[in-house]
Amino acid sequence: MIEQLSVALLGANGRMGAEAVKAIDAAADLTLVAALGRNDSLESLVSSGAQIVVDLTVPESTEANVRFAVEHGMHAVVGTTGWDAGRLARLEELLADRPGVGVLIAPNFALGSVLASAFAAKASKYFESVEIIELHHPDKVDAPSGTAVRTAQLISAERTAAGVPSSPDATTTELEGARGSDVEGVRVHSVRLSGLVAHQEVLLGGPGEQLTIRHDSFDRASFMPGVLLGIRNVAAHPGLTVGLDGYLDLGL
Ligand SMILES: NC(=O)C1=CN([C@@H]2O[C@H](COP(=O)(O)OP(=O)(O)OC[C@H]3O[C@@H](n4cnc5c(N)ncnc54)[C@H](O)[C@@H]3O)[C@@H](O)[C@H]2O)C=CC1
Ligand SMILES: O=C(O)C1=N[C@H](C(=O)O)C[C@H](O)C1
Repeated sequence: MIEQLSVALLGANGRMGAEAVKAIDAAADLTLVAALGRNDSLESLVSSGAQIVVDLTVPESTEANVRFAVEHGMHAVVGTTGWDAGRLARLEELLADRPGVGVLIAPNFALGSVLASAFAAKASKYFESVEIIELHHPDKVDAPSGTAVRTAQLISAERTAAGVPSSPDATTTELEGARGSDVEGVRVHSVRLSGLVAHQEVLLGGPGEQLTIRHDSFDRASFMPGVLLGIRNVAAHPGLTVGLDGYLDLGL
């Protein structure tokens, strides 16, 4: 008899949610006890007996959803974007009162993407210049992507710790937006194009050379091994974990 984990899914009718329903249903150790859409009450999570709540909703809903889960002693695995520093700080404060509860905020569940961001961060201190191009489907509501923000933060931390100066840039006149957005000192450019799913390039430049670290999600199936890994591990990681790399042994 395989021990079962009871899982509730928020955003079950969305692009990611529909894929996650299939992945959870196909997992022998997971039971989907609730699948909620936009107009469903969070109260039904309590009666469902869910141990773990997976949030794949929209940036404006995710904080309240996760708060509800934590306040009711449920672990949360969160793929939704929009977790800025203020939201993370409020969540950490809440978790301090719930010592056994774990929350994973995963900007990207694709293992290749997590690796690409980690490799890019490690490489970034060896290059003068670094910029990020993220490319997504045109139905995406937020820009830049959560993955690009996270990658820029990892890069910025590595470069700051190594004392690497800002990327050189002589721009003095600029049509607004032409140089992308500045995320912790790293320029991020967002492309929205029909036919795409989720893609990112980190461009690293030095005298006479360029290294490009690119990851492509061609299908949302790419995110599912990471979603399942998050569900299976979140209870063993109490407190807040940002990034699926927190559950992996990247050895970097
Ligand atoms: N971490 C990762 O690997 C990935 C993260 N994402 C992120 O996940 C989120 C969802 O992406 P998509 O599925 O493409 O969006 P989507 O718009 O297709 O789906 C979101 C769904 O959530 C529903 N919803 C909104 N508020 C809700 C609430 N309070 N309770 C329950 N359902 C609610 C909407 O009605 C919609 O059906 C976005 O923030 C996206 O950036 C997307 C792909 C991968
Ligand atoms: O909206 C999407 O599609 C995606 N959102 C996440 C992000 O903003 O990084 C993850 C992935 O890029 C797909």
